This record gives sequence, C-alpha cells and structure tokens, in this order.
Amino acid sequence: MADWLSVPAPAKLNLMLHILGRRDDGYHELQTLFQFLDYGDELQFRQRDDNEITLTPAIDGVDFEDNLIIRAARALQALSEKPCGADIRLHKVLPMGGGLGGGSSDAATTLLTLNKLWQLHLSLEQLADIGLRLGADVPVFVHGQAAFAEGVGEILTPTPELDEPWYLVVVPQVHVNTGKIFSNKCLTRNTAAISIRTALRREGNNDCQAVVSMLHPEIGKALNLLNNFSPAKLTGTGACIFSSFSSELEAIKVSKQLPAEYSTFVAKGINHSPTHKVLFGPS
Ligand SMILES: C[C@](O)(CO)[C@H](O)COP(=O)(O)OP(=O)(O)OC[C@H]1O[C@@H](n2ccc(N)nc2=O)[C@H](O)[C@@H]1O
Ligand SMILES: Nc1ncnc2c1ncn2[C@@H]1O[C@H](COP(=O)(O)OP(=O)(O)OP(=O)(O)O)[C@@H](O)[C@H]1O
Repeated sequence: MADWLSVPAPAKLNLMLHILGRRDDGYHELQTLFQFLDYGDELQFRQRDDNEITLTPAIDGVDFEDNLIIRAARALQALSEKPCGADIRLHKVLPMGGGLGGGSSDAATTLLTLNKLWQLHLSLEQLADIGLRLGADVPVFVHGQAAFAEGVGEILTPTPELDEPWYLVVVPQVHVNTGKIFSNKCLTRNTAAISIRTALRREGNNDCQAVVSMLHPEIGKALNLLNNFSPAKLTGTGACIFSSFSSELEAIKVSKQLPAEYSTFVAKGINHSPTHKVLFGPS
C-alpha cells in the first residue's frame, strides 16, 4: 500500500478588492491583491491503482460529488488514459464561506498533488485553467505566488515584493454567500482601475464591505470593533475580517482585548504557498 502524502491548503486574504464592472455573463471584472497565510486546511493523499476516489471525512452539507476536492480529482481523471485513483483525507480548519478561499485552496492542492502522483505532467498554466472552472480563486492557489489579480481574478501578476506582516483574523459566525453579494443591486461596480504600485501601498479598499455589512450587521459590528485597534478590512465577500500588525505578539495582544465571543486566529502573511514548498521543494 502506498504511503500517505500530507499537503497543506493555505488560506488567502484579499488585501483589497475593487469591482470595476460586470461582464455579460454576470461575472465581475475586479482587481484584488492576494496574499497567503501560514494557516489552513491539511490534505493527505494515498495513490490507488484502481479508479476509486475516496474522501474522509465528508463535509456537512456538501454532497460528495460537489466537494471541490472531488471535482478537482474528477477533472484530472478525465484527462488520464490509465486507471488512477486516490484515498484522500481532509483536515478542515478554514471556515466555509469565510472569504479565506478554503474550498478553492483544497481544490488547488488536489490538482497539484494528483498531477504529481498520477504523473500527468500538466503545466501550472493547464492546472490553473482547469481550476478556474471550479472557482475564480483556484488559479492563484495553483500558481502559489502572492499576486495582483485582474479580469475575474484569473489574470495574475506575482507580487513577491509585498511585505509579510502578521494578521489578526476575526471569524464572525456567519456564512456569506458570494453569489448573493455579487448580485446585490447596492454593490458599487464602477471603481476606477488602479496600478499595482498603488495596490502594493495597501491603499485599496474592499468594495463588498458596505453590502456585506448591510446584509450581515454582525460583520459590520466586528469591523467597527477591530477598527478601534487597527484599520480592519473584509477579505473577499467575507465573513472574515483582518488587521495587520508588525509582530505576532502585537496581534495576539489585540485578540485578547476583543470580546470573548469572537472567534479569532493569528497568522503570518506569506508570498509563497506552502503547498508548493511541500510538492516542489523550497524555491
Ligand atoms: C470574491 C473572491 O473571493 C475574491 O477572491 C472571489 O472572486 C470569489 O471566488 P469564489 O468563491 O471561488 O467564487 P466562484 O465560485 O468563482 O463564484 C461564486 C459566484 O460569485 C460571483 N462572482 C465571482 C467572481 C467574480 N469575479 N465575479 C462574480 O460575479 C458569481 O455570481 C459566481 O457565481
Ligand atoms: N472542500 C471544500 N471546502 C469548503 N467548501 C467547499 C468545499 N467543496 C465545496 N465547497 C462549497 O464551497 C462553498 C464556499 O466555500 P469556501 O470555503 O471556499 O468559501 P470562501 O472562503 O468564502 O471562499 P472565497 O473566498 O473563495 O469566496 C462552501 O459553502 C461549500 O458549499
């Protein structure tokens, strides 16, 4: 029996998120700055000689074939001429619908790992194209580099020069439906494009923040509270919010001053995905 291979699926933050317009297919043109966190889910893979894919444990409320891990594995199986299967274990840490990209990161880790185990020799570009069909955030996890994203999120320019602070992330106990935020009529969709240089100065905002705070007042409340300590922003379409700090200690200190009912974690911003480090070695 083959050995288990453990591979991380890190979280991402959207350090800014501007919505520039809406395309005819309903998807939105945006500009966003992605950075990874040294915090996330963990997946374990064991190759099988038959065509079976197993996944344990199941995610509550997500059907087996709808799980992005299974959808990613199926997309690769369809491209293989020989039988290829895998047993997969998932250690889920990231909140679902949290704006931390957990499902997308699980999918990207699955694409990268099975491409290697099944010796499919697909390029990162090919895997990112397959990933984009699973979710707008999958390509950045496949490429594994902090990046400024344009288009619907798939045109990526790596930003290795981004500083790597510590973040305090607050996790409101709310599940935000991304589609509902993007289809809300109050969402502003006319922000002017900015340059990467401006984005790297961390001057951008999150255009979803007003609508998300209106639909989920508890998120607006958490933003106001965290803003008392340090400028706070929403990641993606929420629910999570974050502030940056120059040290881990400072972030922990603020987390201890928040009301006990707030669920939080502290993590370091990183420009290179730990998934790539495990699968391809240090860059
Ligand atoms: C908001 C972000 O989190 C920023 O990183 C992502 O763009 C969203 O990525 P995701 O959760 O992987 O979202 P997807 O599963 O691709 O899309 C969910 C829904 O959000 C809307 N959507 C998403 C991305 C985009 N550029 N325009 C959109 O209008 C669409 O209605 C879509 O049906
Ligand atoms: N492996 C998976 N992990 C998490 N969610 C999954 C997974 N597979 C399918 N899903 C579905 O995808 C939805 C979005 O989950 P996800 O954790 O990626 O949200 P998110 O953090 O808000 O992502 P984003 O920032 O990309 O919008 C979930 O509500 C769930 O129904």
